[in-house]
Amino acid sequence: MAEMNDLSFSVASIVEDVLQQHSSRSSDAGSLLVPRRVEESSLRRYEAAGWLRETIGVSGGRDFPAEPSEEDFRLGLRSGIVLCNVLNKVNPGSVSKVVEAPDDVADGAALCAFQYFENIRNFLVAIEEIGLPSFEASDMEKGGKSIRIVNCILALKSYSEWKLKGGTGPFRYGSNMKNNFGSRKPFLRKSSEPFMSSMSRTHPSNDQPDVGQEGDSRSINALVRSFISERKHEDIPSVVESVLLKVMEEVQQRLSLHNEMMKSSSKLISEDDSSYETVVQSQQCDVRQQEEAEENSPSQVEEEKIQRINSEHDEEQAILLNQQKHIQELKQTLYTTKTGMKLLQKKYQEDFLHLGTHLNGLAYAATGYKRVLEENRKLYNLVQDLKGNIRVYCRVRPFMPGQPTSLSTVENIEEGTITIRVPSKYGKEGHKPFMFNKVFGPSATQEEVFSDMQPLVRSVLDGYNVCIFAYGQTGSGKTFTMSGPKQLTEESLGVNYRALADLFLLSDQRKDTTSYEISVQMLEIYNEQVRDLLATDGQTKRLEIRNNSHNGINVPEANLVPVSSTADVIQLMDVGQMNRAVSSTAMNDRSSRSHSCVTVHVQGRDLTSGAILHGSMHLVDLAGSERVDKSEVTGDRLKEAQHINKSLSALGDVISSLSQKNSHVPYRNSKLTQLLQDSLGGSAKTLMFVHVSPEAETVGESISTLKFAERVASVELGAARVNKDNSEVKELKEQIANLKMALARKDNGNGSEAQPTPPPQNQRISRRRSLETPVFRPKLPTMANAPSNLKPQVMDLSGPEAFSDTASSRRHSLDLHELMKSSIPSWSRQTVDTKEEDREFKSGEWIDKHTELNQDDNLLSPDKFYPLQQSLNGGKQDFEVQSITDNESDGVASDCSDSDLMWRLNVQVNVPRVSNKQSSANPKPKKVKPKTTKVSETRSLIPSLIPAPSKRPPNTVTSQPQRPTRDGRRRLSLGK
Ligand SMILES: Nc1ncnc2c1ncn2[C@@H]1O[C@H](COP(=O)(O)OP(=O)(O)OP(=O)(O)O)[C@@H](O)[C@H]1O
Repeated sequence: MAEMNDLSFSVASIVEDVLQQHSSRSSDAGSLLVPRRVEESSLRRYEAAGWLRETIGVSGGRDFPAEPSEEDFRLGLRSGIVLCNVLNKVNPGSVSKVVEAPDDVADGAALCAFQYFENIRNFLVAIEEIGLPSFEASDMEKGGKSIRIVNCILALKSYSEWKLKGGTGPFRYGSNMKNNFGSRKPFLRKSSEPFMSSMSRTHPSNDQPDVGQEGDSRSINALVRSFISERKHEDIPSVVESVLLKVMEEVQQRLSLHNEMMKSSSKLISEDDSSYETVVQSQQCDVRQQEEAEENSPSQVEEEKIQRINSEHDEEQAILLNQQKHIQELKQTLYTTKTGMKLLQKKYQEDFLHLGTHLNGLAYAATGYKRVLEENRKLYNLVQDLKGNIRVYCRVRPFMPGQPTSLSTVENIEEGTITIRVPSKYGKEGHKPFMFNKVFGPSATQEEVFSDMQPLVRSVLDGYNVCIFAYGQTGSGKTFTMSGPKQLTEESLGVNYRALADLFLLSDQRKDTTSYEISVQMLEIYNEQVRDLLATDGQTKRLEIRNNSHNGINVPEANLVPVSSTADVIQLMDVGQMNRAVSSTAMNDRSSRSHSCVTVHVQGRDLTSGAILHGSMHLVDLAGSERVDKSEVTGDRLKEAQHINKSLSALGDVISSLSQKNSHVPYRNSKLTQLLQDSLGGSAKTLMFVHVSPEAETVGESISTLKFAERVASVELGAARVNKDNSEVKELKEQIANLKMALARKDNGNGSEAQPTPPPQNQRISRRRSLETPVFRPKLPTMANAPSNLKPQVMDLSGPEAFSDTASSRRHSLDLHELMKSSIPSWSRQTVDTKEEDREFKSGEWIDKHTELNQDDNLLSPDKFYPLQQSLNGGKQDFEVQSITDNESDGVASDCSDSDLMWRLNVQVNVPRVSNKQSSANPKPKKVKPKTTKVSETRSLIPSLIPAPSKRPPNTVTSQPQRPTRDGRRRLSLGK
């Protein structure tokens, strides 16, 4: 674009020059304009030179002429030094470097190309930058061209003046210009490559004519048109020709100039090339690198990216592989574990199965063991039944609520064994174990107690006679066991209620096969008088006991009340309890001084065979067995105590007698034994409940009680039998009747004839006779028929048939019997004449055995045998108590010798006194005068069961040897 301007500008200047020449030539023809223009031009030149001289003074070592010719003016400015200096003066720094001319250069000589171009060019560039009218550098080289140089200098002058006047901002030069050239676009600063500029000027681009060129063309057109319009037609071709020639010259000049400049510039370029090239090369290198970087960067980034991605991918792949490997391993482990688990499961299953089988086996074994145990128990019971032993259960009462819990006398309770802590005051301190069929501790419940005796109770329904009696000192819990506490609850119901309830239950279960009728009697024996506790008329009628009743009802006059539910029983018991004689004692407010007996009669009829069986059960709550201090009780109480002792003594006698297999058992010694007759023998099952208090102060009584109970436990009564009247019995009965009739006939016919030997058949019958029992067929009333609130119906159940002696039907255990016999002292084995006994029993007379004992040769003084009593009395103890040795303590009671036991337990021997004079119709107790000192106390019955000592105890005062009692007295003892 700059080159285009330069070219157009040159063309314009040429045209202008040519036109000026033509003008001047044409003016030569007589025009007045030429001298005025020349003059004007000179004035301007002078002005310019004057301003230059004024501004710089000296230029290049010589004074610049004040009024120079055009040639001088041109030559003076040709080096460009004056111009550059002037410009730097006006506008300091506009030309940074002014090349000074050598001194030897002559005026008009050609300057070196470098100087020529450098100063002029820099000047022109600076002028153009300021915006002043410029000129061509070539104007300096030829004449007639100074007008533009002058214009430029005067413009610079104006600019200087404007600046001096403080002008700021862009300078506007126009008003000083006399033609339109001043409106040309300013020169561009020449670069240091003049060659390139020249070349570009020679090859202007026609494609993109710029605004400047158009402007120049318009100026030229206007100039040419104004010039032509002033000329004649014939002058125009010459003008055109001269213009063209001038243009041709100009072109040739410039070409040669360009060539020169090219040559000189090539040198400069080659000089600067090293650094330049290096820079260029480095730049090129940089550019290349940059290009390469640019070219390469995407790929590198991509590559990097790819590499990164690849590496990441590789890593991921590695991780993936690793994980896959892990997964594989885990799978493998899982598989192994699963397999292991399966194996284990299988193994466990097998084990479980094995275990199950084993457990089953064990369970079976356990069941078997349990069964065996049960069987053993049953067998044991069966053996007991067969042996006919009395079963003895022991129960320990707990300490009463509110009672100071001292050390219990019961040291230990194990299955069947109770160990009593024996304090020193009863001899040598130690432990004494006692063995029973069962021992219940203080925590035993009523239910537990009953469950153990349930089979016994149930056997009533099978036709057995059962006797359960509670024995123990006052307050030891007899009534609690048999009836329950005062305030009854379902749990605290005693044996009486539970037994009946169980019978109801069982009878109901068996109702399809057997029809049962259950009825109850409730009796009391108080002061040896039998009273009906179910009597509602308030009368205390003395009732008779008849043991000849074939139906098992021994007190036919007493109310027999049928019961069918527990409610009935409770109602009955309430009435019975109310009627029971209860009086308070020092030991127990509610202590009963009488024996109470609930008798349950059961009749069962087999619905298929029609066989009838009957059973009875006596549930006896005995009166307290403790020794009674005479000083404490007197009068009625003493009498009560004596009666109680008598009846308990008689009970001991019966048991003792039964144990000795005596042909005669003194049932009739007391109302109690009389009442229980059919339940205390070979045909019955007997259970004695011995009760023990835990208090230390009662240990003496407890030991006595337990001794007694242990001795009872060893008694063998014989096997129990069922009271069943079956067809065989009937047949036998008929045979007996026939035989009797036959005998009678024979007796009538041949009275002196000797009694024939009974045929074998008879022998069989007589043996079987023992099995024969009277059939009990009570016509049981219903509760609806009972009088008053209870409505018990009194029935006369006395039968005509004589009661067969159960004693005769006892099964004798010969071995044991013999064994016992051998161990019993000869005197104790002596029995009282049966007839005498019977007479005595029939009369119902009783003798205070204790009193009798004291009459008996002073053998056993009470003072000797009741150390406790002695201490209670504060009496002097004139005997030595044989203490319980360790050896004795260790052994069971049954192993103790009779003498030891007797000695230790202060044995008394009860001797019934036989009196032939007594009649049963009017029994009167015959008082016997004691031979010895007055007895100060009544005593426990326990000694009555203990055999007499085989030898005299040490330190006894008795000098006479022990012998069988005289005068019909006998000493009963439980033989070993
Ligand atoms: N096993 C027991 N558990 C809880 N309390 C009992 C137990 N045995 C007895 N008792 C209580 O002890 C007290 C005396 O008992 P119980 O009246 O039965 O004695 P007992 O031997 O019948 O006396 P008695 O000879 O004077 O009739 C009562 O208050 C009773 O409730």
